[in-house]
Amino acid sequence: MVSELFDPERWEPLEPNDDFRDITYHRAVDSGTVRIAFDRPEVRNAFRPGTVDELYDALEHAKRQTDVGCVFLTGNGPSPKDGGWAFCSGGDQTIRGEDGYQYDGDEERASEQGRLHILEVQRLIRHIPKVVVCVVPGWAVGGGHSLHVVCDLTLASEEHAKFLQTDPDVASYDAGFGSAYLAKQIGQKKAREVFFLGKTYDAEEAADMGMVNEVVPHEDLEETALEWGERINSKSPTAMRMLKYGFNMTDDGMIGQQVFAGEATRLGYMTDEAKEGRDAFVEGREPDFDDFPWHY
Ligand SMILES: CC(C)(COP(=O)(O)OP(=O)(O)OC[C@H]1O[C@@H](n2cnc3c(N)ncnc32)[C@H](O)[C@@H]1OP(=O)(O)O)[C@@H](O)C(=O)NCCC(=O)NCCSC(=O)CCC(=O)c1ccccc1C(=O)O
Repeated sequence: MVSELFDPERWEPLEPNDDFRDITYHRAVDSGTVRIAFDRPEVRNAFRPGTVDELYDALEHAKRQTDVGCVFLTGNGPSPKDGGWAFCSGGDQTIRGEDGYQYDGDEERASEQGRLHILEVQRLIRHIPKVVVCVVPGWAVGGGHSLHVVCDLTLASEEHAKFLQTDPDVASYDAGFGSAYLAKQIGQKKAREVFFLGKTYDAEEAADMGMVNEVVPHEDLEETALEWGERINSKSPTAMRMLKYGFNMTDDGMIGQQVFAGEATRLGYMTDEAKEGRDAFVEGREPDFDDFPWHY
């Protein structure tokens, strides 16, 4: 069983699945949606460096699927030890070293330096030209909370989703998207409360704060997520991509502008005007742009 909420009839495993130890990766059989799930429920889906590598690989694979418009990020469960549910409880504190999180149980990589590359995953979620939905079946804590913040949308289990920032309890600090971008979502005072007081919020409270889009009964969580996926996939891929990058741009500085501008260039390349520029160069002649209007 992948997860108690996972309907095997609705999903098929994707090829890189075979190499994954800490996550599962599936594609919906009837829509352009993929499901990436933390699969360490016995430790509330805490991530270790290998988990982060796998997450990055799955997201990178998803990015290249041109018939996929929606990515779910979720956590499998419940825990076989105590029945607890989690999306993700952040970095695995048992393997945290002085310079980051250490590879464990992997002889080949044991000598590598500690890693903090969950931030690379955050950037990939931010820039992937698809809608990323965080599907929260339980705890979203520490770096797991930050991941939900950076996703485009969050859907939460009414009974089990809980949101908590423990970063300062374990002397960690996501001073980027996890905190500063959270403040853009829920306001400065509330974001500071999340980090400085470290209270636990249930799904309804998180929705009232503006960091969760919708709360649904636990048993309906993945079915509702699939409905969202279908809705998202029915829309114009270009419009959705440009909107995501437009939403990002004001907060992402020159990188945000670069990503948006790259897509504008792609649209430009698709015009006859751009083809004339290219063809003139290839044919060794002056370009003739006379027939192309100066639009206003
Ligand atoms: C998540 C809890 C609130 C759940 O509480 P509860 O339901 O009572 O369950 P427990 O009995 O506590 O836990 C069950 C079981 O899981 C183990 N476990 C839970 N979380 C972790 C974890 N993070 N690491 C390792 N193990 C974990 C727990 O020990 C139990 O094991 P048993 O053997 O059964 O006893 C609660 O568990 C909790 O508070 N967990 C810790 C949350 C936490 O502090 N996470 C780390 C925050 S720091 C972080 O995530 C850094 C991330 C990062 O890489 C980063 C770096 C640089 C910039 C930004 C970031 C970023 O934040 O992204």
